[in-house]
Amino acid sequence: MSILLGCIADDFTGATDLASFLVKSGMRTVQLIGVPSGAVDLSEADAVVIALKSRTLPSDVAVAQSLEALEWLKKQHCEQYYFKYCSTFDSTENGNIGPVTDALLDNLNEEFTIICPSLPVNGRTVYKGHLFVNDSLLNESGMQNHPLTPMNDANLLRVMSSQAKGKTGLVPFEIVSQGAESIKTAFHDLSKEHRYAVVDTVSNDDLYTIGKASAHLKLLTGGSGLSVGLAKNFEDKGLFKIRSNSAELSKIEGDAVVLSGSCSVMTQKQVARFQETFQSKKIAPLDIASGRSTLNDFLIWFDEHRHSGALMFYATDTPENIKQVQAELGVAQASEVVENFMADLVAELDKRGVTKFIVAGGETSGAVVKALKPTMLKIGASIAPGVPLTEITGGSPKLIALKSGNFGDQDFFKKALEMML
Ligand SMILES: Nc1ncnc2c1ncn2[C@@H]1O[C@H](COP(=O)(O)OP(=O)(O)OP(=O)(O)O)[C@@H](O)[C@H]1O
Ligand SMILES: O=C(O)[C@@H](O)C(=O)CO
Repeated sequence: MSILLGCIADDFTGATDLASFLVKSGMRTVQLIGVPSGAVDLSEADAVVIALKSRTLPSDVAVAQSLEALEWLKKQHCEQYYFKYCSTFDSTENGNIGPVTDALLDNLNEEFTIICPSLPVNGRTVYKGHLFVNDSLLNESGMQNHPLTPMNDANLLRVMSSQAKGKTGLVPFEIVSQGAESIKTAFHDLSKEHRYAVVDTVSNDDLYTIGKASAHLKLLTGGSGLSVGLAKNFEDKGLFKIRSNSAELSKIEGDAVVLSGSCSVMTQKQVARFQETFQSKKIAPLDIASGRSTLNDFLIWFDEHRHSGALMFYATDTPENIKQVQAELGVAQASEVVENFMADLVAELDKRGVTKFIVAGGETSGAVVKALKPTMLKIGASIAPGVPLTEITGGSPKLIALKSGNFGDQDFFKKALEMML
């Protein structure tokens, strides 16, 4: 039997976010780290999510990786395909969401898709084509200060038009509120002259209505939110292989660490809250780049403190400090220094028997996952909306939580630790 939904996610936290919502919706979901080289048992899976780390890559590289993932998914005969990007539409100045969407459409011989980043449960909504984060427009939400993908325009029609080759239209809230048939008609009308439709979405219910209206589209694009509507379509048709809501994860002994490379507004609060109770060590990019601070210093600190409880390593900093670091090292180099250091540190912590990793930030998660080299993640219970507890299976088992920058509340790290006990 074929796979119902074949997904390509442009970063690792985004992939677990999507997998978490699919699993919660009752779909057995396999999350793969990159395109697998060997055989994968999908006999019980309804959905597959391939996690890429393509969000900040140049368009041609992101397109090539996404097409490779699509080709693999096509071999599994998926009913629908999903391109998952960030609910805050994170893209660089030469954003690749448009080019990747175009390439996926072309490859599938399709001419129309929708743009639906909304995730109302986490405060992301779209109204009149403008993306909001809670009560603020995207470009006033803190996302304008993102180290790699600063978002300076909340108008998704304009952002998409600047990236993609076709025309972008809008299905406004007035139509969305009329129900699935009206939305479907709007898609049909728009598709005569447009290649993509941004769809206003202000509530969780809208995701189901939009999902229903999109059941006939081969390719969908968006955040994790829309997936609940797509899952419902399959469930209503009785297509799930085995209904289940989350996998039981193993109980695993061993130390826990928090690794935070996200500089989002929420992560800054989470880091500060964690520091009230637990010990932490800062990763200062300029000190690492100059050699003033070495991996060995961090390992000595870890060995000295590991018996005091969970520990945190963080590069998280304020927008002002990050700008200063980027001015000295360059934007790409600053991130590379932090990410490479995190990866090296994690590889050593793994050797020292750390078995529980709580990671904040999509790019940072990519670096950590690269060091731990899993091929597949088992998706467990949700710690916060869009952040499941996961287990790296095969080899020596580990628990890992990959948190998107702005997800979770202030106590997220503590909650994740408690769920790992
Ligand atoms: N002090 C710092 N100076 C410069 N760059 C930093 C610093 N701390 C972290 N970074 C870099 O900022 C980037 C943060 O991106 P990351 O994707 O990890 O977080 P995020 O964007 O908040 O999360 P998400 O993508 O899940 O929303 C990383 O590349 C990280 O290496
Ligand atoms: O959609 C989101 O906000 C997240 O899954 C994400 O992609 C953050 O990197």
